[in-house]
Amino acid sequence: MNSQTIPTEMTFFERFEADILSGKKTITIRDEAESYYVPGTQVKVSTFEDGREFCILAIDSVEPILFSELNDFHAQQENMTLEQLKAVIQEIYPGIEKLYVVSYTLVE
Ligand SMILES: CC(=O)Nc1ccn([C@@H]2O[C@H](CO)[C@@H](O)[C@H]2O)c(=O)n1
Repeated sequence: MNSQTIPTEMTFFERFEADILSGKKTITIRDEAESYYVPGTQVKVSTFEDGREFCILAIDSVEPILFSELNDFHAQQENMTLEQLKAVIQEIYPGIEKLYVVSYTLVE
């Protein structure tokens, strides 16, 4: 993405929708390509599978993290065990060590 462009949309796998809407999942971990979300902005969120919009999130922070640094606190914010979280990330971003923790709050 052009580094001057502020992203206004984000997609999630449908299986995480319920946890996001209930407030149980308050972070997402993304790769460099999705590290340009800007704290203080809002994004329209839709499902990756069929592009169905399901909420608006306010971006609170974007912090770099190494895969090897992921801990139980990240897992708790994902509503998963650390083992589950690492497995999910390895599936989505195989072999990627440099990641970003995007924290957000549900707006509507
Ligand atoms: C659809 C799409 O473009 N990309 C992603 C990337 C990540 N995630 C979720 O964020 C957390 C950490 O990666 C886990 O809960 C992931 O499943 C997601 O739902 N969708």
